[in-house]
Amino acid sequence: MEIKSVENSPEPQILLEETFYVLSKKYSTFKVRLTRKGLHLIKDAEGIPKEQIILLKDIIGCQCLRSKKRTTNCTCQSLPRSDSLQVVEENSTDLDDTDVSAYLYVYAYIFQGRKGFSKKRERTIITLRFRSFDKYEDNNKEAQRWRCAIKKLIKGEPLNSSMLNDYLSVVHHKENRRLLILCNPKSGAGKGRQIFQQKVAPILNEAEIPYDLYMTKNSNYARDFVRTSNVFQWTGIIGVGGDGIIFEIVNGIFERPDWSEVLKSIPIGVIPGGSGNGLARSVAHHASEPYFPSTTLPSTLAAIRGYTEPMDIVRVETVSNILFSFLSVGWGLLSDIDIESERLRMLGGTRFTVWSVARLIGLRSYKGKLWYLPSSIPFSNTAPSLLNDSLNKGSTLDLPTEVHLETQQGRQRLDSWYSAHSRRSTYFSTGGSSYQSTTDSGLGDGDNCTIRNRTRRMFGPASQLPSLTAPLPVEWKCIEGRFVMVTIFETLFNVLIINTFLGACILSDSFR
Ligand SMILES: Nc1ncnc2c1ncn2[C@@H]1O[C@H](COP(=O)(O)OP(=O)(O)OP(=O)(O)O)[C@@H](O)[C@H]1O
Repeated sequence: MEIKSVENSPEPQILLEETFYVLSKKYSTFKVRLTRKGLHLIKDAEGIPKEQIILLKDIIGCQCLRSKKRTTNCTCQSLPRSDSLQVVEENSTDLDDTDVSAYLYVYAYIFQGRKGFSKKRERTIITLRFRSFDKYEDNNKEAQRWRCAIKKLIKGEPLNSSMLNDYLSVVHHKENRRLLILCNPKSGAGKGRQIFQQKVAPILNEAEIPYDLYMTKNSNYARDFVRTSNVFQWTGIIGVGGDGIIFEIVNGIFERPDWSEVLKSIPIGVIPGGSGNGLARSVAHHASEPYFPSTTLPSTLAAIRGYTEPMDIVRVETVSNILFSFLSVGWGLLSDIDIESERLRMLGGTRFTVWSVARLIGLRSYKGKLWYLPSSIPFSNTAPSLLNDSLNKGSTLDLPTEVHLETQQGRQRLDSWYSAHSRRSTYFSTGGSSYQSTTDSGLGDGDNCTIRNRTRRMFGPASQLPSLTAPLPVEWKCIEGRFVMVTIFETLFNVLIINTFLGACILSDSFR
């Protein structure tokens, strides 16, 4: 285990301090200190103290546990060896009555990797055994003081010595967060459920964050769930799946009259389980967290820590729909690849590569008109003057960040709009967490047809745009021709992740 050494850094205020013995080496001692910076491990190596620190920002949680009854009859070992130590929860029937110690397990995800090599986070557990008293209750009280202090520091809550000396507040310290998890079992290659079970739930348990888990049953399940539920009972909504599940959550929020309150008070998170995972990658990039090799780790840690950042969302209006989009809006080649490669879903992300090759071989172009307002012209200047009628047919847009595309010929294009997602696109239990079991339907074919077919009423910020058929101001430019694709990128925290979407460009016959 490599832990960042801070031998020469100035000492922050000590909140708690205790001396521990190393289980395997009886006479080797560690002084452990808790400060606002983290957990300091000070080893007394032949009179020369050597300090290492586990930074608070890398610690996700801690648990108080008891040792488990050993199955062997061997009584020769008075102390459990660290590698044989097995622990259980305090109320387990399997606990070892003869061991009055309380064990504090501190879970951290620390950056590892040598200089010059790509960094990755690795799980590190620090076990502190409290055994100064003869009774378990007294040892547990000590362990709980540390647990409570670490948890309060992680959450940035106020902490003072009277709080840590108040037995009841320490022992009954409870997590006040509760997450709503909406998991798409059909996302990507159909591994959403496994991803949650194997990679996300264990970390939520380590952090002791309760959650309510719902498996989506069909397309639009997450959207309708968010639209109709009392979402204020949760402190965050996490989508496990691809960009499609987040698209549903976002648009479900905009179907609520109280959308503004929801957006203000409930952050949305994404844990990648889909094919493209554009948003999860973008967020990891923005937070300088390594996305590979453990793709779910940065998002799970972010969900646990509850760090939030604002994200741009674009309102898109078509002839028959209003929707809210993030990352990008596209038309043509990329949309075709995204939608048509659904039949290769079992390949995961590779479906995009395979279908890209197929689509490039049989390259299509679509006749269309694209109006845009050059960025050099301020939006407000464009309102009064109107251009001649010949350019006005079909679309009207006032914001430079939005375009309206109108196809004149070819196949029906409405279903080619996409918004950074494919449009068809034994749980570990934390105390108090719940899991709603559901039956899965085939991808995209939900039993929710009535909801799918009804007109959705969208709320959200009022549009500053005139109706789609109203005339455009003269400053707006028009490109008319055959288009291979049009992709409009929306900035995410001012970061564009170009490789996710193969590049931001407009290709048309007239440019080639
Ligand atoms: N149980 C389900 N059965 C069928 N379809 C579902 C189910 N749950 C959700 N869906 C639909 O699956 C679509 C695709 O899901 P999602 O975006 O999570 O995965 P993906 O398409 O593999 O990933 P990405 O969008 O990142 O490429 C969603 O738009 C949603 O409507």
